[in-house]
Amino acid sequence: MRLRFTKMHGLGNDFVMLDGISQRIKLSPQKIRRLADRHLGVGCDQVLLVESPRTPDADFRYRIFNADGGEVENCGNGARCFARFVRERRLTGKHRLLVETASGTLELNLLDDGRVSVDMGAPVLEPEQIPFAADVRAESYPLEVDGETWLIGAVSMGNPHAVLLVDDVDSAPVETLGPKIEHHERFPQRVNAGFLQIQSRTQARLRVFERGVGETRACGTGACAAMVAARLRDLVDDEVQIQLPGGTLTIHWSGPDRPVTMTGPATTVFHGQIVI
Ligand SMILES: N[C@@H](CCC[C@H](N)C(=O)O)C(=O)O
Repeated sequence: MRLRFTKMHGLGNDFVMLDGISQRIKLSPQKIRRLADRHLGVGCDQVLLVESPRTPDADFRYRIFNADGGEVENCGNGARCFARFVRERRLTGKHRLLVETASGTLELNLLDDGRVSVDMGAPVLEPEQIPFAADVRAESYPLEVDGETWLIGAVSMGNPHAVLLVDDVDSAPVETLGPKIEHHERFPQRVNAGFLQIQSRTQARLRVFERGVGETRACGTGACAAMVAARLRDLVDDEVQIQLPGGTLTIHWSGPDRPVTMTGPATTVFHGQIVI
């Protein structure tokens, strides 16, 4: 199968974007791993496949796959790249898009300054819906890892996130603790692990060990989940600049049942073809 693709990134979280409308694409976990392989394929954290919508209300549908080949529910940086991709490939002329994803319909807006703003929907906090094993819903939960107890926030932005507060993200044990949290038995579908340093009520720093990938330069849903975990504990205001290793996202959330809005850039790197 010969595939045309576009390589993109959102703050260094990189994607192989596939137009599944003008080409017939049959993906398997093995093919996704090959596309994502930085030595044997194109190389990316996630593969995003654009398709036609199933309902007349939406403009498009897309599917997201992690580098390990698994399909996931949501991806914030991918959503912004998607908006730029469909405009640049002339699949649409619209600035406001409705797109179906595995976790529901998202609204995206291409701003005049080139950034993309995404209504990521309301966060899910009920443990069984995250899913996370806990008897009752709480703002934070003790999580035992190798005999040590860490305090985490548990949030779903369509996909599951654990958020830990740390004093300094630079020295946080992202590489060692991240995989243990990702595979923790209390998260039956595994989890993305965010390490959050609050700098002020409007500024924070974040590193994310992503499920199915490892640490990435940025995670959009991770930034939204971090905002929610911090806001629930009244540590930040309604709008926060979250600085990730790859750059900064603006996240807005005014409280439970309200949608989270994420605004940031999306960048095209190159176009290519691959035989897989
Ligand atoms: N990079 C993403 C999240 C991608 C999915 C995640 N690894 C998961 O398994 O849920 C983002 O920008 O949100």
